[in-house]
Amino acid sequence: MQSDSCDPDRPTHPGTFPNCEAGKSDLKSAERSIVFPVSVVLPAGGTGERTGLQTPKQFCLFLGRPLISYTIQAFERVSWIQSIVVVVAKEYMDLMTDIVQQFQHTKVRVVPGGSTRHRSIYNGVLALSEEGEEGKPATDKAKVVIIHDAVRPFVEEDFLHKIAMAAKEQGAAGAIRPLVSTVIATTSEGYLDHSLERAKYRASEMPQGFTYDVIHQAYQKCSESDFEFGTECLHLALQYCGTNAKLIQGPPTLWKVTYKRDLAAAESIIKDTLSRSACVITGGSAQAVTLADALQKAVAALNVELDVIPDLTGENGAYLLNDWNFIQVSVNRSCLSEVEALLIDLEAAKRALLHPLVVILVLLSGSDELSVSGRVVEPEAIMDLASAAKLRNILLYGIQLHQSKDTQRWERSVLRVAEITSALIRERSPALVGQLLQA
Ligand SMILES: Nc1ccn([C@@H]2O[C@H](COP(=O)(O)OP(=O)(O)OP(=O)(O)O)[C@@H](O)[C@H]2O)c(=O)n1
Ligand SMILES: O=P(O)(O)OC[C@@H](O)[C@@H](O)[C@@H](O)CO
Repeated sequence: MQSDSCDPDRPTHPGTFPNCEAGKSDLKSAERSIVFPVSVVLPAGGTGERTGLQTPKQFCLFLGRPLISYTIQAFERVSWIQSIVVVVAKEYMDLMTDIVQQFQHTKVRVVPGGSTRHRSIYNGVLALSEEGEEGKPATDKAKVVIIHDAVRPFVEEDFLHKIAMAAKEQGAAGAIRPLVSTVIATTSEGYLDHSLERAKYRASEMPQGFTYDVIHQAYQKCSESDFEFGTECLHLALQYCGTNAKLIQGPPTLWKVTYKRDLAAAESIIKDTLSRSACVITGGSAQAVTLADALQKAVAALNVELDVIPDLTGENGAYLLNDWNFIQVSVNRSCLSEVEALLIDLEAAKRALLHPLVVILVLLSGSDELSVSGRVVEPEAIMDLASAAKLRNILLYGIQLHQSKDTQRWERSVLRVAEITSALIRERSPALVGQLLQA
């Protein structure tokens, strides 16, 4: 696993942007240069047969949230995208509406799909037409339409910007990736007819972008056979509008969830991107700072970024707003008041709306005799607090350790805390919620 989050091939979580200077995009210039209305059509009307599951893959849950909500979030966070049309099968319209409401998606409209992907996309494009966006002044009508399979959740703003700009200039633009396997043609008897020179071909991916007029006209002119058997919007633009799409190589993160294994891969990527950062709240205690410093060294090898803060006042309040997890260190105190205050702040910031948030209470007893009694706080109290927090999608775990005077023992304890916290943050296991683990 690459450890460098600056690695362009390392997928980012939908809705966040790589936090690395080297690869950091100049978002300001991106926002500045998009001066035309851009809308999105997310075809999500399929049944996902190739996963072998009853539930269409776009509605499969990842950390309690449907895959399509991650894709919508990836587009919603892009300020220059004005509207998103999600196209779902008629029987899933109510479910999709519920998802939009539950996860407070704002720019989304839901329309019924068709029997094929092209028919669904066309329904989405029509929903953007003048009659579809009633009440909007002509200048607000989409000038560029981005089409993106709803089951490709890992799409980044920078690449969307490239596709939108190229579509505005060329009329059409599409993402491509190098072929991994060679393409061959077979005879009707199932033998090799010929193979294509792989270097001359690319895989067509998503997102794709079109000026509204091009994609609308292409679908108005295309044939029933295109609607029934076609798989490529870029082809329709060329065939029916004479518009030759600009092809732009995209990152590997543009892959489409197609088979069951892809669901496992998507879940792993989502968990990985939600588990990269935590902040340790020390309450200003010197012992807690000692533990936090030791933790920072220990978790670095586990690919977790750890910030250490005394509390969440002033500028530190910003930690409540992003994808941070929390380690609250409580020293020699049996009260849970600090973590209760943290839970209230997190609920007020609606931080756990889109994915479960991890809060780990580390109970540090400063003396061996205290640990002999074995209890800094009643485990039942933590379980009660954790049960209430879980209802708000916040996963509260407890770890107890004491600051042994024996250096080796202390170092072993710190390493165990680092390993436990990394595992809890990454796996977010409901089974361990409210448990008081021993380090
Ligand atoms: N009638 C259809 C068929 C597909 N799609 C959407 O087009 C995207 C890419 O299609 P694909 O991966 O083939 O999805 P499914 O058709 O659901 O998959 P399968 O072929 O395995 O059934 C998906 O978001 C899918 O929901 C759609 O909107 N309407
Ligand atoms: O729906 P399917 O799984 O057949 O494939 C969809 C892909 O063909 C399509 O998303 C890209 O090739 C770009 O057109």
